[in-house]
Amino acid sequence: MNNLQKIWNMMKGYRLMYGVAILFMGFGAIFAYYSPLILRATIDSVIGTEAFSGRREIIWLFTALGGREVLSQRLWIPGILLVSSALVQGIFVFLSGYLAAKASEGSARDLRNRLYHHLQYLPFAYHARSEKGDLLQRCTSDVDTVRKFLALQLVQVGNAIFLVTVSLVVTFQVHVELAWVAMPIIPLATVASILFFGKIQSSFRRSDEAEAALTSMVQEHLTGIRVVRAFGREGYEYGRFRALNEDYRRVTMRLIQWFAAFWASTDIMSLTQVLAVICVGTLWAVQGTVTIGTLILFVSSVWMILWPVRQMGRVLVDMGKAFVAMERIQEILDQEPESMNPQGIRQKLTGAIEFKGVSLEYEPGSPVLQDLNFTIESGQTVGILGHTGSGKTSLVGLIAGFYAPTQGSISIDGVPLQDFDKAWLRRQVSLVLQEPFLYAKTIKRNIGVGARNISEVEIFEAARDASIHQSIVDFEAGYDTPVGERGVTLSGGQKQRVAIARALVAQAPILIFDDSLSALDTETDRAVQEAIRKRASDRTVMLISHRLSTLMKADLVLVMENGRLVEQGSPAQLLEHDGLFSRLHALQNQGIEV
Ligand SMILES: Nc1ncnc2c1ncn2[C@@H]1O[C@H](COP(=O)(O)OP(=O)(O)OP(=O)(O)O)[C@@H](O)[C@H]1O
Repeated sequence: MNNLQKIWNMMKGYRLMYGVAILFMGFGAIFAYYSPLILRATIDSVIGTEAFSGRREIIWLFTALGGREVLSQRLWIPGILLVSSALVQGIFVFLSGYLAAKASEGSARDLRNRLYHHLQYLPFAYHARSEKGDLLQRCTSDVDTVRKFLALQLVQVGNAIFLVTVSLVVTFQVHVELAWVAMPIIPLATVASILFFGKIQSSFRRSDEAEAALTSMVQEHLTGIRVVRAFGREGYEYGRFRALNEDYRRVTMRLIQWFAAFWASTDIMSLTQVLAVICVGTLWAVQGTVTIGTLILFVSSVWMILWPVRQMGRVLVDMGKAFVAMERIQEILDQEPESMNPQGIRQKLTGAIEFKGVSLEYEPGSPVLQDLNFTIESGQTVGILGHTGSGKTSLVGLIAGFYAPTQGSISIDGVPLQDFDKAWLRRQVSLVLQEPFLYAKTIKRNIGVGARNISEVEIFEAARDASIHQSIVDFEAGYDTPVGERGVTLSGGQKQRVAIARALVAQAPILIFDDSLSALDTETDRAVQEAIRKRASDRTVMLISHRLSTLMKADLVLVMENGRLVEQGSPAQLLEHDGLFSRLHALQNQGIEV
């Protein structure tokens, strides 16, 4: 699909409106020419003594209005004609601009909707490897570049084509020789524009990439500001920013230099053209082969086409920018969305999970999980223990269907995971992430976000079970307190407890806590676990944890090492072996925190 086709697709639903906008631009161009034609007829044939000549409609109009005898006595009539043609031209230009803006705004809104919808359904793997700042730029400023091109520039192409066509028709009809003198600017400026456009395309892309790199860096820096400050990395980060900023300046400066050269050279070209018409036209006027009215018509004509033809360069440059932006947008739209299997199974689950020979590779050839085999019965509490990077998060991510295993099979209640309706499956798994994410909404809405038709009482109870109720009611606005940038700043442990309450409220048969209790102090941890056990007695609970007290209460403990399941069994069984679990037990019994 070429770029114009992509833009054409984007304009679905607005093409007719846009076509009418270009048509009105054409009418505007035609009426733009009536003013110099009326002026020429007035100077040569009303004030002067030449016979009416040139466009038939002008001859007809002047004759119908009484011809030379009448009009020379009433010069205000050609005056009104002049003003009227300028007025009609203005109305067409206004309508054209209005319709083009309406069509482009509508197309841009639809494109943004489509992009956002598409992004929501792209696989986790895509989101994990893409830079957020870059995605943000594609969804906002790239869409805006295309919008501006449609609203302001593309209609200019129509304007230039209509103006040049009308000017060729009119000038060649009025004076062929002078028309040959006046017109070289059209091919010259067009060729200069095309060469320039070809040259500038790659510079625009580099400038966009440099801007995206800068945005990504600022976003990353602001997100991780605590780490930056804690490790005294301000100087290093500032250095990185300066380097990227300098790169952006350098690339943009090169672009500006190209622009300056283009405008300057086409300026010289244009003025030379006007000078040629004035010199040759004046000479021929002195010799009597060109009338004063014709000379005025030609000079106005050159001025009239100069601007749109020179603008062609700008239009083509903006077209280059819009094409680059459209390509970057299309790169997102071309990504295959995750298959959600909406026709898949939606059965009530009890939470029995089975892994058979499961392996996972994020990057081909680098296994993160290898040959995992285990069975979890419904209602069991499962502890997962393992060194950092051993694959615990990856394992629970597989259960929520974030990634598909590279080998082996996973089933819940005997149904292979891939046979479920994926959206439905995810609602059966409540996951509390290691780093909980809260929306910039009220605490109440944050807790109720995963549940449908939830009552306030249920939200309060879940918050009580997550040991956060008291802290919430202590806030001035209680549960209606907004969190995030414009609300209160919650501590890490408070955030986690809100996320735990959210998971508890969701009533899913499988509850997964990815190291999310470890930020709580031992006492709160114990209280929360007690509440979970009480609430979730019939649910399967998976707890990634390094706390022995948590693991000791599990029915089953899975011990991971380098992506492999090296031990599994009840805590009592594991204590009989000399493995990671019993070593942890020994260390924590000696009071050493691991
Ligand atoms: N989206 C991803 N793409 C590529 N590699 C990944 C991705 N997520 C995790 N990994 C890699 O997979 C390995 C296992 O990571 P995982 O987060 O599952 O371990 P973990 O045991 O949960 O670690 P931790 O206890 O530190 O949270 C790591 O080497 C990590 O770099």
